[in-house]
Amino acid sequence: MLEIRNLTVTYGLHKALQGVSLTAEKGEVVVILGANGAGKSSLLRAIAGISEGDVAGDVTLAGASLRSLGADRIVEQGIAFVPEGRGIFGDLSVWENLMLGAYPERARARRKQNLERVVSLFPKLAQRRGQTVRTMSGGEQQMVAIGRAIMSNPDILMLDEPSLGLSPLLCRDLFENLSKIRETGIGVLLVEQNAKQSLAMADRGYLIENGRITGEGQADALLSDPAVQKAYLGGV
Ligand SMILES: Nc1ncnc2c1ncn2[C@@H]1O[C@H](COP(=O)(O)OP(=O)(O)OP(=O)(O)O)[C@@H](O)[C@H]1O
Repeated sequence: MLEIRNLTVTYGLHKALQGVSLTAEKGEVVVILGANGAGKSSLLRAIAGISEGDVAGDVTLAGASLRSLGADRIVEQGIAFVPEGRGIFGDLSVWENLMLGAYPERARARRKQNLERVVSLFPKLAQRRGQTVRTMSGGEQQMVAIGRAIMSNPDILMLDEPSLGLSPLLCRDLFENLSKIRETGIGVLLVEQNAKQSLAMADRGYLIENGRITGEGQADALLSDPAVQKAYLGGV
């Protein structure tokens, strides 16, 4: 289990996150909802070890602290991160991107199994294996980014607004795929502005406002909560 306790991220005098606590388990999808600037990216970047701010609090995975580790060591412990903008190598081919994903020590012995997992999720990537990623559509690039993250053999896969810029149809595919990833035993922790579709497939959710957790619960309970509907689902 990934456990965040009392996490605070400060940029100069600005507290972007204040005392945030949450958990995510293998095999579940957890969505963090919040408006622009609520602190969602700051949270994921702090967990991934790439925060530009000062970070305080505890981050543990299966009881082992990740807090003082660098980004590479955090990947080795089993956390993969797909940042906003996807973090892929546009000048390299699909296959080269996937193989780079398998570089961590923990992933090397399982390269074949993880490649099978990626290809069964995204058959298109096998057909396009030699294509330069930069020449692909946004939805296809998103597949490469998620595929590359899966190649690192993660226990927890974190995604920062993966639906950003995708058409409604591609959003639907994306959330279906995240649901399938959960079935392979990986825990998925994502931040989203697309509350309706993400809650519809998630197991649990957290609400974040001005750097603080203001609500949490089972995804179906959040979906039917009038306050959540008003703030995040365009209801009254
Ligand atoms: N590197 C940084 N330096 C200074 N301030 C930052 C930095 N990154 C984020 N912030 C500030 O911290 C706050 C939270 O930003 P963050 O990007 O975490 O929010 P967010 O919920 O991910 O928003 P968005 O959906 O717009 O990405 C904002 O006020 C933002 O301006």
